Amino acid sequence: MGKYAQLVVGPAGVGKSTYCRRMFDHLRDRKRRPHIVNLDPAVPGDLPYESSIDVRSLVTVEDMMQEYGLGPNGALMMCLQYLMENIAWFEEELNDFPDDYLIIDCPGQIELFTTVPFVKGFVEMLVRNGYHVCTIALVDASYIADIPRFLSGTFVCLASMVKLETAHINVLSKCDLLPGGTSNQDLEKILQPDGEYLSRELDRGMAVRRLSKTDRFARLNAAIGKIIEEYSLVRYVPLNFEEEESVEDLLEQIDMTLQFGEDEEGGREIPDDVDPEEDDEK
Ligand SMILES: Nc1nc2c(ncn2[C@@H]2O[C@H](COP(=O)(O)OP(=O)(O)OP(=O)(O)O)[C@@H](O)[C@H]2O)c(=O)[nH]1
Ligand SMILES: [Mg+2]
Repeated sequence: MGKYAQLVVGPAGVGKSTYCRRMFDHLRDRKRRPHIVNLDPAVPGDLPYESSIDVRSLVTVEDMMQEYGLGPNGALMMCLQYLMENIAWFEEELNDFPDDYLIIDCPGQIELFTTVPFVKGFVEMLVRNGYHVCTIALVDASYIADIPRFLSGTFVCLASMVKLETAHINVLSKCDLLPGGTSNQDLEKILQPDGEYLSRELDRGMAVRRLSKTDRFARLNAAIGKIIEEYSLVRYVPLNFEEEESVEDLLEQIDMTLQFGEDEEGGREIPDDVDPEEDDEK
């Protein structure tokens, strides 16, 4: 049987938890058996979805802050280290879902991919347990009005691509909030980043310095644009939850990336006469 996991990452507030909930509903509608995993020990109160595994049952940021007198960021790192030391707990929880589809809601801190090897270790555990893993890296569509901000989101995607080495899809989230006047041409420059456009916008953001072509910042901006474009490092799939077709297009790409259904005959969708709710209770 195939096991599949979407690992949902991205900066704070980009829409990760909303994505998990909406993708869960969409997969359910497609008669699949998704489960949401909350991997963020810092969430206060209720989650915006029903989780099948919640890391807060093992440890919370509040516990660590109280026990070690740490601030919230240090406590988060400590929690994740604790989870890795007790990964058997997670593997045991996974046993309840032997052949299902996980949607994993990650914390938003970039340090998870850069300074601590937590997410990488977590992905290795999933692979060891037979999961096909696809990282879904979200960048907020509102960033495109501010190119330096968009590029910082792009570099977060790049960091997770390089560090995690899983199959990977970058998603431009919250496209329903794009201003009405956004043309396809404007959007295209972002979805398949146009290096010249990016470096020009970076120069413009620094106009106060009156950049000449030889200025070292102008050369740096040109180099950044060129690297992103020439190496085709980062491309985005637009996502608008208000449009069914947009969610379906993304799911198709995820299915292809995860090679969904190729491990067993006929894929893994639930037959029409089975109610997924009832089926889960068995
Ligand atoms: N219009 C619109 N709003 C969205 C969408 N996705 C998320 N939001 C809103 O953006 C805010 C943040 O969304 P979350 O899903 O909590 O973001 P997150 O990445 O999980 O945030 P953290 O867990 O704090 O890092 C909430 O107010 C959501 O309602 C979307 O597709 N469209
Ligand atoms: Mg969240």
